Amino acid sequence: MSRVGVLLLNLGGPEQLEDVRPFLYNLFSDPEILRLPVQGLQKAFAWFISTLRASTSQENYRRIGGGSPLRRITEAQAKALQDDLKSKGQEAKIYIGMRYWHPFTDDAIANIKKDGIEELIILPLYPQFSISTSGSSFRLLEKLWTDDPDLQNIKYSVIPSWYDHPGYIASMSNLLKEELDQFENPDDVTVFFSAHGVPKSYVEEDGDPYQKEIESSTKLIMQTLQRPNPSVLAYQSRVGPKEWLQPYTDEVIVEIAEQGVKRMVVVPISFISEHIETLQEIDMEYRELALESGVEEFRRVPAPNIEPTFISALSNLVLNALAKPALDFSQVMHPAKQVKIYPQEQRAWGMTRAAERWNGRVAMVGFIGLIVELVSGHGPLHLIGLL
Ligand SMILES: C=CC1=C(C)c2cc3[nH]c(cc4nc(cc5[nH]c(cc1n2)c(C)c5CCC(=O)O)C(CCC(=O)O)=C4C)c(C)c3C=C
Ligand SMILES: [Fe+2]
Ligand SMILES: [Fe+2]
Repeated sequence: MSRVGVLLLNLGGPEQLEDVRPFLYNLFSDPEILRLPVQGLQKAFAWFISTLRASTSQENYRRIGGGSPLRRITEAQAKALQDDLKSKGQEAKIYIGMRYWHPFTDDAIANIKKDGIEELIILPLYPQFSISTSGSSFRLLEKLWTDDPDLQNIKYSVIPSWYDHPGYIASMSNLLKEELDQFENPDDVTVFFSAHGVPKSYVEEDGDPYQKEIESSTKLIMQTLQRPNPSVLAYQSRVGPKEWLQPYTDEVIVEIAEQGVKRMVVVPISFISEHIETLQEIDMEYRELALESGVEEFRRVPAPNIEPTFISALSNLVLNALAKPALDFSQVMHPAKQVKIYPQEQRAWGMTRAAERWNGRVAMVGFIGLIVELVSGHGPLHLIGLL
């Protein structure tokens, strides 16, 4: 029997307040997250935005205890998945590869090599595919595979997305049912699906299947729930001046409250672990907004974390992938055929003379802007919504 490994992919999160700025720098350095019209300025913009956004973001992390719980929860999921696979007769070692913070994806790959893994299943901890999440991690892995001859010996298979997996849908609808049953009249409650947003251009111009997959998940959850509750879907966590997927969560909360909704339960649909967007944005910001707008009872469905049906769904995904023909990066990065993955690796980031010169100039402009913005509390980034 070959030595099997499972690589879990996630975004990563700062573990303490000092990590926030470098974490944001890594995030905005990724052209899959921040798409700039001009080549060569990515690092300078990442430095500029991360420096300016750090204090607001730190304040949010401070409100949830001083750091993201994402690493701790992902480690618990890894352990639970290993045990569940074992109980189904499959020995496997589980690795965690985060995109923007520790444990980083390339460290996970180094451990996979060191442990002599022969067969690897790559499982993104995002049920729905987006260019900005799974797509970004797949592109990074594809580059690691292209650059490292040792990796050619590992037989790998990628799970592109699992938004319609029956075990995931069952787990989400059970968690929703349990939360609805906390209300006095469960059938009167509005079910509010809130998904992490992405810029609208990702879906409309670049063919990101994210919105379709989110919509399918919500429909399947409601069908499985078999309750008469009204439901809505909206998108949260918008960053920057561009239009993101609509409608926006904060606007819909106010609208439904004006229409007379008094009881609502929020389902954080694109998140499978508690993190800043559930603990701070939904539990604090949106709760406050809803109550101010006239909603009387506001509850949230917990993220699945290590809920047994959910972990069992993950292990079934792994077992199916082991049994089926392998899928490689080129097959999963273009699921909707026209999906465009930003050609980051074809660019000489910061390596050309011109790019270095422009990086320096932009950093200088950024530095002056930073001083003005920090002193006055006003500036272009507050204006366009990046801070
Ligand atoms: C399905 C999940 C996610 C999508 C899609 C996504 C897209 C996306 N995110 C940003 C900007 C930020 N994301 C941040 C943190 C963050 N985002 C996700 C998930 C998705 N992002 C997670 C799991 C986390 C980590 C949370 C934690 O607990 O630490 C942040 C940092 C936090 C903050 O300052 O608000 C930013 C910024 C963009 C621009 C984007 C699509 C292009
Ligand atoms: Fe995000
Ligand atoms: Fe946010």
